[in-house]
Amino acid sequence: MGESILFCWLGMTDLRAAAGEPAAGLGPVAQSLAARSYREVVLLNNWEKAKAQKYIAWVKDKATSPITLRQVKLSSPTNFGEIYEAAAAIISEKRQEHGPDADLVFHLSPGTPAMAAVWIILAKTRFPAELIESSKEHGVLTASVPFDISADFIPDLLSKADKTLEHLAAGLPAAAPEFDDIIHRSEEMQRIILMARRVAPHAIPVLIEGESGTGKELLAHAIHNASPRKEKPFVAINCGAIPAELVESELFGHEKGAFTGAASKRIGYFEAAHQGTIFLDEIGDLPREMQVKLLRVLQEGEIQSIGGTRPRKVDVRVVAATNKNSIDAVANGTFREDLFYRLAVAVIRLPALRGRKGDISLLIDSFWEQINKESGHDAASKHKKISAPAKNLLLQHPWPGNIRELQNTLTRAAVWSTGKILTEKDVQEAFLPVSVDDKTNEQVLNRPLAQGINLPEIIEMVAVHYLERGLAEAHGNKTKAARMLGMPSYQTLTNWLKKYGLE
Ligand SMILES: Nc1ncnc2c1ncn2[C@@H]1O[C@H](COP(=O)(O)OP(=O)(O)OP(=O)(O)O)[C@@H](O)[C@H]1O
Repeated sequence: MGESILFCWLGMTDLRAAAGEPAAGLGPVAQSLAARSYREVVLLNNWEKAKAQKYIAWVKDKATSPITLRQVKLSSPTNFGEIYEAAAAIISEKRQEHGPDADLVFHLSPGTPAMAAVWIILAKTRFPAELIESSKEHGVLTASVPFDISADFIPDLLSKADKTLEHLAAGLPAAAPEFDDIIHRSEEMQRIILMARRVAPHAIPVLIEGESGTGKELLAHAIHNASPRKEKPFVAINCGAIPAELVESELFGHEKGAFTGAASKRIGYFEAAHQGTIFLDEIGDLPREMQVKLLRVLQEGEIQSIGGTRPRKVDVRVVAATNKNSIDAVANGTFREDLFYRLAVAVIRLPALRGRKGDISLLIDSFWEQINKESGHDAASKHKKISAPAKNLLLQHPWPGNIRELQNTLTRAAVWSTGKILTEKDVQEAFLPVSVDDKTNEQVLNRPLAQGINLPEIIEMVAVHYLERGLAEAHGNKTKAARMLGMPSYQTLTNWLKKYGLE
């Protein structure tokens, strides 16, 4: 008897072979059983049970290996989520039964292409296995699949050893607990955290660029915690949220009676952050005259409060952040070039969540675990799981609001869902309706006509936006994307893509 365990789906050609159709030959399953013997053959079946039993009766005398039939209920034989869940559960069970060292073999030929794709994913990630394929012409062969699969599917532990090596190679200590709160797995984020760890101990200014909700403040805080200033204050200010007339007094303080309403002396944020770190979020929104004053602080290490007679020395490390491209702001004159170069001694660009391969999955799991932990006392919500289709929906979402939006969506879903499992529908309901915010509304519908508008340009903007989203959400499947976008066929979609230069 062979040593390995073979897993395969029962396919249409196998049933036709059992029905005696000459064109089907033996069918892929029987062909592989005739070629080799296995410790066990696990046959996954999504057909009616009677059909499968008839097949077993037929194949029994062609095989020397014991066959176990596993009935699986799929809503469709192409539903990746369900196929993945069913196959992974059965493999885990069999590994427990035979021990973790049992050799696994997955048969790619029987069943739908989705089933074959899932075998490849499983073999390349959670359950390393030999992949085989069979054909009438070439018999049974080991399939060579020479690529690795995106980190999205790779379990947490897989890259741990590499990380330790990377840290050693970079001359860094193996652990950096200050950065532990930054949940990540993607290579982009690993690189960014290495950069942040390198700049953290030095008092140099750091400029963090990234869309809203990408974790700029979290990173700034970690840089502070990993610096020698960690015992001193970390003061975070959103420059865009302070009314222009108050910025100076908020940042640098004022003396008693310096202006109407200044009933008492007030120290500014810079003084409050003395010997620590100040985080200036939305730095691009700082009024021009304040930019000059900030430049002076950076050059001379001194602040002058409103109404104060003498400048005061402050020792503050500045970490600034912007969600706009600061080079553009410098080029169009809204941001002083000299200040930019003072702030941008080290520049860290945080990618949008949709560009971080692997992070979304990890963030979902981690936020979900946190939400479950905090969700009161009833055991049902503490152990609530996310179904595979619900997780897929979350993974496909474009997350325009980045990590903050992901966090909020999961919290809403947890509050509204009533069952033991978070379903696709729960997630759908937790997505906020795509709101056309006032700014977008203004850009699209309420542009002033007095100076003239460019209607084709506006239509192009809307078309490109939805075409890109449609394709992304349909994973490049044009028929599906066309349906989502209300087009009669994929050819129509192709014409639109060509028209807007997206083909
Ligand atoms: N990698 C991450 N791991 C865990 N939580 C994260 C991560 N990145 C961001 N968060 C969380 O997401 C939320 C938004 O992050 P943060 O406030 O740092 O973003 P930001 O880029 O500064 O946003 P804004 O520009 O709107 O101020 C916070 O609750 C933060 O704790």
